Amino acid sequence: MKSDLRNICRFFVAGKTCRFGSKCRFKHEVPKQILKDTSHLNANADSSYLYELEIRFPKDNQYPYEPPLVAIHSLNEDFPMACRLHMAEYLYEKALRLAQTGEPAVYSLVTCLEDEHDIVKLLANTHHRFSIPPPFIQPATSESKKPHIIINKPLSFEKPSHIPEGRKEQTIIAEVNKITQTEEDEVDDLDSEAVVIENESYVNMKKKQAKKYSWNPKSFQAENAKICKHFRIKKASKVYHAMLQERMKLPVWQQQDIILQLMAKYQVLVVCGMTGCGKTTQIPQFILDASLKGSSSCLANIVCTQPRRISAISVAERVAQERAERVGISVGYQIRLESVKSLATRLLYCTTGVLLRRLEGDCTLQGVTHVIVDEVHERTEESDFLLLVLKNVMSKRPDLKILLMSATVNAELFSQYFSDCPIVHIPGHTFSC
Ligand SMILES: Nc1ncnc2c1ncn2[C@@H]1O[C@H](COP(=O)(O)OP(=O)(O)OP(=O)(O)O)[C@@H](O)[C@H]1O
Repeated sequence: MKSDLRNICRFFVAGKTCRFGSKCRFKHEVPKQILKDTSHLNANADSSYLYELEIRFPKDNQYPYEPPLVAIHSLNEDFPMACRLHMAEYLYEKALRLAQTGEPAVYSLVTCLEDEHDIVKLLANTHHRFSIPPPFIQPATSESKKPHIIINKPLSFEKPSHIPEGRKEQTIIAEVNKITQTEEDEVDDLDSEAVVIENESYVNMKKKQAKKYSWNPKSFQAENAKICKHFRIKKASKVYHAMLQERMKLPVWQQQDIILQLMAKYQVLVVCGMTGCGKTTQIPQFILDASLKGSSSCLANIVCTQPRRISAISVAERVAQERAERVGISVGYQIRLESVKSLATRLLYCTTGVLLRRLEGDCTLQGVTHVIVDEVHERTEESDFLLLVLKNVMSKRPDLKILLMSATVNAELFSQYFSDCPIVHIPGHTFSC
């Protein structure tokens, strides 16, 4: 191919006049284009379809004022995932636009697929941004190429030496403004659920959402200083100490240092352990407490997703109790149509859906330092989608830490999805007879 190209006149190819004309010692012809490998565009030999379009209407979908869900699937293994993503993205964008005017989308989406020019362009692109692994904050060492599996020794119930004993109870009760399911919150939540009204433009709706999640670093910092002060007071209380003794008996307690060290080093971490080992209640507190030891400007702001509304509420209540305070102060929860949180909330348990809705208006999760996805092994459509979105957020927010908590199944699968990030295994209790 190289020698062919060398014999062809480059002035002629560039469309310019060659001053040698017919006497030119190079050929005056357009070279044949190097054909791209488009084998993946061919349908299966058994004449089944190359791909299928699936349009779903989730429960409560306000079609035609809300777009349906769009998916492209194929039984053809040579049909790249990236092409399916490109097509689904393209069609969903169309559906979103049609929903703004309340136009039924199904027929139009099928028509879009018949537009050979656009579709062939999408199919020819075999790379998608979600197929590129996100960068880590620190370059991975040769050791971290394979999943980092840390298997720890069985637990012994020795009392850690760093817990101060015999400290006097202090009875200063700090009052932090608590906002419990205010009317404003209800209206806000209803807003984000609402159908797009014809005279409300999509741009305005996006602006409104962005305003709702706008983050004010100054008031955030001022609140941080208060939170640190209140925590010092709470830490000295008898109730806090009694709860701490219980917390220290949980298997996860022994892994506290390892988890914190790995979190500092890597952007994503998978923690897996048996049910009841203390993942949900303790790990977010490890992160929060570690940050409370430092400067108030570096206080953690954690969002921990739960697959169910009931678990978001009960875990938040339990954790608040362990911290000897009411729910809605430093620990809060948010589920659809109900939120118990305040300006002082730095550990928010919420449903996966609430975080996904927030990401619609706040795509970089401003002010959030850690996202913890709990019970990730349950593999719901929402939690899988959240991982995909988080992977995208990670590249825009390299300082955002992501922690996936899972039962022992599938831990490696999640590690692989996040470029072989480390896995911490929490051993269960050992019982001697
Ligand atoms: N609402 C609650 N009330 C009382 N105790 C609780 C509550 N939630 C958790 N606990 C206690 O905390 C311990 C740890 O629970 P946690 O939910 O953190 O474990 P886990 O490893 O996340 O388990 P799972 O995967 O089932 O959520 C439990 O064994 C239980 O003793």
